Amino acid sequence: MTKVLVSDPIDQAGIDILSQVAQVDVRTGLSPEQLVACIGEYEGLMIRSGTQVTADVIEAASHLRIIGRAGVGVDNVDVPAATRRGVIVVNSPEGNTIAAAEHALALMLSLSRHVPHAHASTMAGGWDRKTYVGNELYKKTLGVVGLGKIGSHVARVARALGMDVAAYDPFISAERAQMLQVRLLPLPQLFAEADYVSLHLPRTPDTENLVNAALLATMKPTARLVNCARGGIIDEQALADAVENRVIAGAALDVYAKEPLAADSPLRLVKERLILTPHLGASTEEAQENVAIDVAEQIRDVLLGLPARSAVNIPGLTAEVMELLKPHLQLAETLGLLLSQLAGGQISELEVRLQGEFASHPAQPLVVAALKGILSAALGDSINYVNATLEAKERGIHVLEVKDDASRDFAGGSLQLSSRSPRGNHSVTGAVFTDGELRITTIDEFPVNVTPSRHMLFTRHRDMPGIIGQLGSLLGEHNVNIASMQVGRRIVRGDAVMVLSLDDPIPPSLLAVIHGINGIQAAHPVTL
Ligand SMILES: NC(=O)c1ccc[n+]([C@@H]2O[C@H](COP(=O)([O-])OP(=O)(O)OC[C@H]3O[C@@H](n4cnc5c(N)ncnc54)[C@H](O)[C@@H]3O)[C@@H](O)[C@H]2O)c1
Ligand SMILES: O=C(O)[C@H](O)COP(=O)(O)O
Repeated sequence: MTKVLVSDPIDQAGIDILSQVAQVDVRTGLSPEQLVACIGEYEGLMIRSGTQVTADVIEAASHLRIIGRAGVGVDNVDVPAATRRGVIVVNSPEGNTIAAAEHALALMLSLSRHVPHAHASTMAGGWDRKTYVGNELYKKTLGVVGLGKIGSHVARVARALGMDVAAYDPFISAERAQMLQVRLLPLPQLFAEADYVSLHLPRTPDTENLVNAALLATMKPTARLVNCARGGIIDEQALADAVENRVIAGAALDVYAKEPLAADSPLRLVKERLILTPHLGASTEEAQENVAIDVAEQIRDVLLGLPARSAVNIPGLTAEVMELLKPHLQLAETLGLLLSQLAGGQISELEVRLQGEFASHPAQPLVVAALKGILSAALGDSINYVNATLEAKERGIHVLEVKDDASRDFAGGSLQLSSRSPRGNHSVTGAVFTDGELRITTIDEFPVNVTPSRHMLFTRHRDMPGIIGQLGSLLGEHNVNIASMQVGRRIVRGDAVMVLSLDDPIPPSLLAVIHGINGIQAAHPVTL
């Protein structure tokens, strides 16, 4: 039976969904060695931020088809290693947005009113109404770094609290910022002007230690900093010093460069004006139920052979696109499979031409499907939508995408794949008819009208009497049944192609005899 490992605490709603299709083993707290030792048994793995899915784990995961991250960040997964192995990685991009945004706001309010420290002092028997005088958020400036899903929600609530909101996000349009009533500022200006700075950007090589001693020194002494995004974006020693020495008025962190936070972290030595929570941003009942359902549904679907809606390593291929373009993707894959067999391998260049109506579709998914088809002749089941692009790149296949919306060959448009290889150039074109049926419409520029079938034979020959008869008789003698036959030619008695759909595969010995027929220039048996 299909087995799924759940290696971090996941809401029961997710476990129930996985149990519909698999045996679910919940084994939290596994050491890296224990995970490597057991992962080979599983086709699915469901995690949160606690499990490190390293290249070693993926190497040992001989049956793994999907890794589901019940949350947003996949920085604890070696995604390139998963992609190389064709393992799909999915997450829940929106399930915990509100929870994380509300945690950032909770920390901002707690910092402003010294809630944790006042509480600790009161619990210890004190009644200190002087030390814990705070500040209002009203009319203060909030600087949001990263105006994505969480940053936008923080900005919206902050506006409702009467704050002036500015943001730094190099990938956000001025229109989007305007819609959120947010001023876009360069990073140095944002840090210099803000009374509060809240970080909502990913950790990347570009953002590591973005908030360092130099940047902290440009902040107002009354300013406060919140990080509910990712550890490593702030230099923790520099922050501890800045709070301790009152370079800034305070800070609150939910995430750390290394988690769990080390017992001897300099942050633990700062006793006032610093609030630390143990990565609780997504820890609400609502968010945990959302992400568990979202990700468990995707694992279930992938194990059932259906597409996932939030795959992080199949760019542009969402469940919606898959559904919308299903026959088109099937056509691209079929043409790819056909082309690779006509070309005989070693394709160095592939041109994917979307013609007429086809040009209105996104090209990337069709390119991926075509590459999957091309490579599956050589790599079989190990090639899929996840690793097709990478495998093609590693094999030196250079891909060109062309959109030609002026082409008017078929009402629904057509897709043409052309290849270059040491054995010559080939091209195939196909279309999706209104009934959803696929048609091959040209082979090496010769017009044909053929429905793809499992076993086929393509020939290049001289258009002259007797060839079709000889070929028909030969196939009959070898008990290969012809389902349909078509000839395509451009001029009478010139070069021509023949396409035969067969009920049986062509035995290799017969192929040599076919090559010997006078007038046959090439014969390619094809299996689709
Ligand atoms: N604390 C938690 O428990 C918790 C929960 C959920 C998400 N997160 C983290 O919060 C962060 C934001 O999540 P999201 O869902 O809003 O992601 P998102 O992708 O919707 O938004 C991230 C934004 O950051 C921007 N960005 C990227 N590089 C930037 C840079 N160098 N400078 C400024 N902006 C930059 C992007 O353009 C994007 O708009 C992520 O790091 C995520 O992992 C933490
Ligand atoms: O990226 C996320 O979704 C958050 O950091 C939440 O992490 P968690 O699932 O381990 O709480």
